[in-house]
Amino acid sequence: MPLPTIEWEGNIEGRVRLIDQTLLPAEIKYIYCEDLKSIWRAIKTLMVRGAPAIGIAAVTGVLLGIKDIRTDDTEAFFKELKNVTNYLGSSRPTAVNLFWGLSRMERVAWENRDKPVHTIKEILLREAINVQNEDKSICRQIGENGAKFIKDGDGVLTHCNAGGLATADYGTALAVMFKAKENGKKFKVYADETRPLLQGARLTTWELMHAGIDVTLICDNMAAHVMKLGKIQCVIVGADRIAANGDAANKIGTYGVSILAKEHGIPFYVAAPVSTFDLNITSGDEIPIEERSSEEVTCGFGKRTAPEGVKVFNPAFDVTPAKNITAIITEKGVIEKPSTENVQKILGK
Ligand SMILES: CSC[C@H]1O[C@H](OP(=O)(O)O)[C@H](O)[C@@H]1O
Repeated sequence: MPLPTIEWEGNIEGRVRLIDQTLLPAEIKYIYCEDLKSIWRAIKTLMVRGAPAIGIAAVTGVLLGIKDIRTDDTEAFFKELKNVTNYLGSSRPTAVNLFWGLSRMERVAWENRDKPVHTIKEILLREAINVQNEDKSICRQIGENGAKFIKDGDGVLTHCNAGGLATADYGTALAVMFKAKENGKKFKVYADETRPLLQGARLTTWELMHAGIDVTLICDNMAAHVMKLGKIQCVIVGADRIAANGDAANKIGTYGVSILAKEHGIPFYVAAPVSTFDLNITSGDEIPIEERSSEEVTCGFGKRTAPEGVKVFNPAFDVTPAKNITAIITEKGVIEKPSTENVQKILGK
């Protein structure tokens, strides 16, 4: 049974329990966030990370924020709620699931604005738990819909971590692999280490080894050679925000992998829930790309690997154009040859 990545614990006065992913793979440690600042920091520092998991951090973060709203005045409550969602929304800009979760809580609260504040709080508690539970079934459905793309004997390359640690518990890209294994498929996974924060080396290999799936760690700059050696038959990655035309933002380096896959005639799949689509933007050009600290590159995990004061550019994501994506695997179905029209065909249902 996969470990729960992040979940609400208790009643409306409860707290968030989450695995501190910055300590993996050396240590599995659950930490508790009991106030807004601590969940904001957990998102910012990638203690909790991955678009769907950030969506759960958003909805449970709202619960932490409203715990301290001690008014029975509805107008004052909604003013405070807006402050809570604005604050949580300032943690990281790219994964749309953060904003999707915050909007969902605001919508549900507003739909119940005629009720007493204490009732609205209870309704929001149930909504946050719904989001957690929905994610578990959505990820399993993604696995069901995507498992057919992994054939017996395949080499599968993945980038970053789109596993259970990036969701409530089961993953998106890795859900496809978990399901293919469950269906008896024999395949090998090649995991890019994924600099600078090494989600692939630290998290993906850890998850796949625990699941008994054959995984080989490679440096990011080895992907082309591994493909040229004929070891890869498909690429499966996650996503953080997908535009209406199918352009997909994912961890930095994904765009390059898509170009390599195209060059070698290898199918490139994105696995993501519908909540990762941002239909308010027409193309990937509009996706905000998070830039992170230079220390992540020059002092990764405490070891200085570049001169003090060197200039650093550290974008945490890039955008893969829809034309490089063979299909997007969602819980509602598979979007072959992603385009505005084909996205709408699946999401419009
Ligand atoms: C299933 S979404 C996982 C997605 O999120 C990761 O980014 P980060 O580790 O910075 O949160 C990466 O882009 C993964 O593909």
